[in-house]
Amino acid sequence: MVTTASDPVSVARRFQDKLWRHRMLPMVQKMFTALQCRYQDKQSLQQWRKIRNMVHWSPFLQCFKKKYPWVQLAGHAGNFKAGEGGTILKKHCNREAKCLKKLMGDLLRSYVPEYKGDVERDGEKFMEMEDLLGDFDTPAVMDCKMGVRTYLEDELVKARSNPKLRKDMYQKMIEIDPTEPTKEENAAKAVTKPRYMVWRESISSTSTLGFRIEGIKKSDGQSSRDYKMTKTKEQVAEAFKFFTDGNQSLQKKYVQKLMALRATLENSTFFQSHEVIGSSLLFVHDKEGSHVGVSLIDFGKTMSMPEGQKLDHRLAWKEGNREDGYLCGLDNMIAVFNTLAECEEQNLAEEF
Ligand SMILES: O=P(O)(O)O[C@H]1[C@H](O)[C@@H](OP(=O)(O)O)[C@H](OP(=O)(O)O)[C@@H](OP(=O)(O)O)[C@H]1O
Ligand SMILES: Nc1ncnc2c1ncn2[C@@H]1O[C@H](COP(=O)(O)OP(=O)(O)O)[C@@H](O)[C@H]1O
Repeated sequence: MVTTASDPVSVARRFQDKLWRHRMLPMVQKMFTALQCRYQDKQSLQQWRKIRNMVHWSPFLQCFKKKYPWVQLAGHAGNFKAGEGGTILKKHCNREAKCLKKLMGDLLRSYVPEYKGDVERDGEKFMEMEDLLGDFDTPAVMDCKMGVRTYLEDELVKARSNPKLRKDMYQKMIEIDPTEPTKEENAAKAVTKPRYMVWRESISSTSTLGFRIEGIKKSDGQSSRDYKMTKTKEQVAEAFKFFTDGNQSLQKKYVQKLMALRATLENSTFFQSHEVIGSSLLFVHDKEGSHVGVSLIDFGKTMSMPEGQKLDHRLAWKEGNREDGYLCGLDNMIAVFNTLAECEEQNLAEEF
């Protein structure tokens, strides 16, 4: 197309150029000078590096708010969206929504994210709930999956009658241990879900301690989801130490929180009447270790027991009794945190 100096396209272009040179460019130049000054001293430079590392290394890092980068430590990618006014939206799941509703009227209420009901976004249904990181500046977060078992009895029954082979789970398995699959599994390049889940339980602390670490993100941005083979008490203690930066008073605070949670669980009607599978405890503290929280999340595989039947949560699981070993896990977790805090105390005493 041929244009003349006075045609509308040329006029618009000249106007754009003028706007850029006289208004935008000076503003951008000013911003650059200000940034340069800000990051000139050593301390600021270190701050900047921390921010940059955090962005590079954080698992599923999403910026929901300006105050802190929201972090999803475990679970399914793409399951969450930012809500309004300090809430998050999780993809709707009937079973979980039902549990959250019940929990709002249970003794456990203060230990679960406040459930605000269901909302629709872009034609999809979500559960709106409190963002447990909302009250924290630069929070440190840890997700621990509770229980000796991570699959429902129902899933086991279904897998037996209709075994589905999962290529994705075979891939995840050989990434950790290429020698684990059987000849048949190697030939099919697939495993069943219960086979994968039981194996994951056996290589981590789930089967022995009744909980496992899924992920950790610290206030300084360091984070890891590399806990799949963290199995012994010593390995777990090491990870807890990393999470708490060896801060003994913080470890003691967590022991207190966990003990209070255990007392509440033991008296909760909801807990007594539900098989709690694949649910996590979300640990959160601020940079100084003064503000501390422990909450229950993820009720996607929490099933109510038939009317009148109660679970003990400490009895050994035998197929059919639906026991989940949740409280065994909590007992062990408290013991590990306690021993860790005592060791730190001894170390401190030895230093003086
Ligand atoms: O942690 P890795 O080894 O990746 O294995 C995952 C977790 O166990 C998930 O549990 P969670 O959501 O509690 O983290 C589970 O989802 P379910 O809870 O739906 O069983 C996934 O099953 P699939 O979604 O079937 O892939 C399974 O692949
Ligand atoms: N209410 C919440 N507040 C803050 N973070 C949360 C909340 N719920 C979940 N998360 C984050 O998302 C991750 C996955 O949550 P989860 O409910 O287990 O998802 P999924 O059902 O996909 O497994 C957790 O590890 C945690 O980091």
